[in-house]
Amino acid sequence: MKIGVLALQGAVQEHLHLLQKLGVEAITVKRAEQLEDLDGLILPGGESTTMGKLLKKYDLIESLYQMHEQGKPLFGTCAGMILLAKEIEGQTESHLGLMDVHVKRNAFGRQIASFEANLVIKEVAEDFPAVFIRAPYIASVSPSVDILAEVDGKVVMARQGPLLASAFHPELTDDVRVHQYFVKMVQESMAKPSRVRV
Ligand SMILES: NC(=O)CC[C@H](N)C(=O)O
Repeated sequence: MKIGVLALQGAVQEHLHLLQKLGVEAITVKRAEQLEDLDGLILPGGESTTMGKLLKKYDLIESLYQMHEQGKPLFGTCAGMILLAKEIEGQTESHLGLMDVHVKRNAFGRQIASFEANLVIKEVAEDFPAVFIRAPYIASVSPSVDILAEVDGKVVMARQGPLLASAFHPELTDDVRVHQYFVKMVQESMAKPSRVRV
């Protein structure tokens, strides 16, 4: 199994570190050709507008759609979640527009721009130490999206088939459980006979 971390901008090394801690081969990815032999990809936090522009500049969008069509799991954290979303509040265009969620950027207000919360995450943890940094939240989801975690009634983690999204930064702690959940999604997708292999 090989998982990539999109390394255009943002919190990349910490994701690699946690994946390696789980014994997974993990590489940084900048070019479209590198996506081909991956089994899954993490889109890290950073600044979604900048990352969206870089996705276009480096011609990564088509290859990311291809990964998705092949059923390979994608995990967006924070800005990465914004990249995956179909709708972004106040913006007419989405970036990848793959996941049926409507997100709101910088949604927790100025005073609590950054905070930590202990989260109950469905199927993952009762007490996950989640770090939020100028975080978005998911304002609404379509019925095919499974809500995994909430803070003050706001959705902060969700899954839709092979797409996983968190508003927080699970890579900024030593806790591997969220990454372990994603690795399990990748394992399951690899075991599926329907998966198109190239
Ligand atoms: N930590 C983050 O990834 C912040 C996301 C950033 N506020 C954005 O809207 O793109």
